[in-house]
Amino acid sequence: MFGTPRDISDENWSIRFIILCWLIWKRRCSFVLASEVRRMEDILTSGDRVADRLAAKGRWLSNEPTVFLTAPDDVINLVEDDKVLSNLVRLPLGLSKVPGLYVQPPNERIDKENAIKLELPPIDLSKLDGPGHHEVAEQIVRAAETVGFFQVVNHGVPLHLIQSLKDTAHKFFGLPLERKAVYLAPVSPSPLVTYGTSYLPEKEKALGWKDYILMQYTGDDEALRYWPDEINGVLLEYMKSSIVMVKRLLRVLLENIGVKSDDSMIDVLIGKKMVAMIFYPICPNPDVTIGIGRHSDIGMLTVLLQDEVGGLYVKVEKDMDYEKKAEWIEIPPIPDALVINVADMLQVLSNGKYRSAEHAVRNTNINSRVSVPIFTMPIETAKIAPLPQVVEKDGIANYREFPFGDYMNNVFTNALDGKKSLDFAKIS
Ligand SMILES: O=C(O)CCC(=O)C(=O)O
Ligand SMILES: [Fe+2]
Repeated sequence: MFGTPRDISDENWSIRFIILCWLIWKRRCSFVLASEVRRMEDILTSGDRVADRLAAKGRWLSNEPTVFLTAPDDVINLVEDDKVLSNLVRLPLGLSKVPGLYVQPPNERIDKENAIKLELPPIDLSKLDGPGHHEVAEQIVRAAETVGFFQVVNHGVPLHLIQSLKDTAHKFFGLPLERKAVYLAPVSPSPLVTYGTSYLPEKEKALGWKDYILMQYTGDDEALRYWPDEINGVLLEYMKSSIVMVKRLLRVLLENIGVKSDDSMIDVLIGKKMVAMIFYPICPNPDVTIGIGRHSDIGMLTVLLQDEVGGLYVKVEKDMDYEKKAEWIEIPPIPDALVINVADMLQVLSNGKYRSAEHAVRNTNINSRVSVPIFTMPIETAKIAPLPQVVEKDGIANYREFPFGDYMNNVFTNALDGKKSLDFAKIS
């Protein structure tokens, strides 16, 4: 009635079976942990240059080394001998308040209530080579002389590339921290690639609420070797087709100031290129932070791909039509368009005719945002001064002559401060 009598050896087997299962499970756990550890160890010891540099500096994310990542206040700091070398925003999931390091003084914030949207239609570059050339050239010139920013469509940069770049940027910034942290300036395998939060954290009053990876272009081979594998292919393709457009725009702008440019002149003027991918995480307190503080770009023309979130603002200057109406002009996202802005060197070459506008980016608490600027600039040894054709017409040079490399060094050793960068070149 009670079934087969209980066999003591059966019980033994079930106990053994349970122990065996437990052992397998435990072993599996330790295997998982070991593989995690091995992944860290790989980073440190695999013999590639990134690993060497990290290993030489200490164990990352460990407690003892001289260089390690700490996470007070949800900010990841790369620390050496108690000195913060670099830092980045940890994806602030669940963060309810921004850390104090990111709180901007009130005068550095963007007053969104005091801003207007720039409702100008984008410029259609497909008409530039046809009968509409004059009209389109005029639109480009007018924009460069007034706001210093404009948007272009039918620009020749493949749209699938633009979409793929936005996806790639989101994917890259979504990677585990250790995959990105290897590019932090103090340990990056190459000076051509740097990852961080603010360009000069030690000089800025407060950090920007963003992460960026900045890559210098010195040739395809080096880009493929040093730029992160996850992004180098699509970025290179995007950069190359954007440069074709930049050359067309530059020719129009130079021609308008009486300068006939040839390929060799253009090659000097935009011989240096930098590409950045920027990630602005969702921000719990967007009213007190800023993505990028007020600045102007240093080179000739910048091509900016912004996603659909928006947040790019240009400062209204005294002589602008908008002066009485607003302090900031918002450059709204337009599907498939690219944003172009005049940078400092073009302002100098044109003796101030083209405006390198002060701009900044705000954060939001709704969406994260990505943008991909390409900065075109002269080669470092190029001597920059207002072009003689313009000086002759104006009767005066508003800027002195300097090697572009000196200008760049000056910018990269000072905190962002609106258009102060141009003081370096101004003749007062
Ligand atoms: O993200 C943006 O919209 C602008 C970025 C920018 O101004 C810069 O990197 O210089
Ligand atoms: Fe900029």
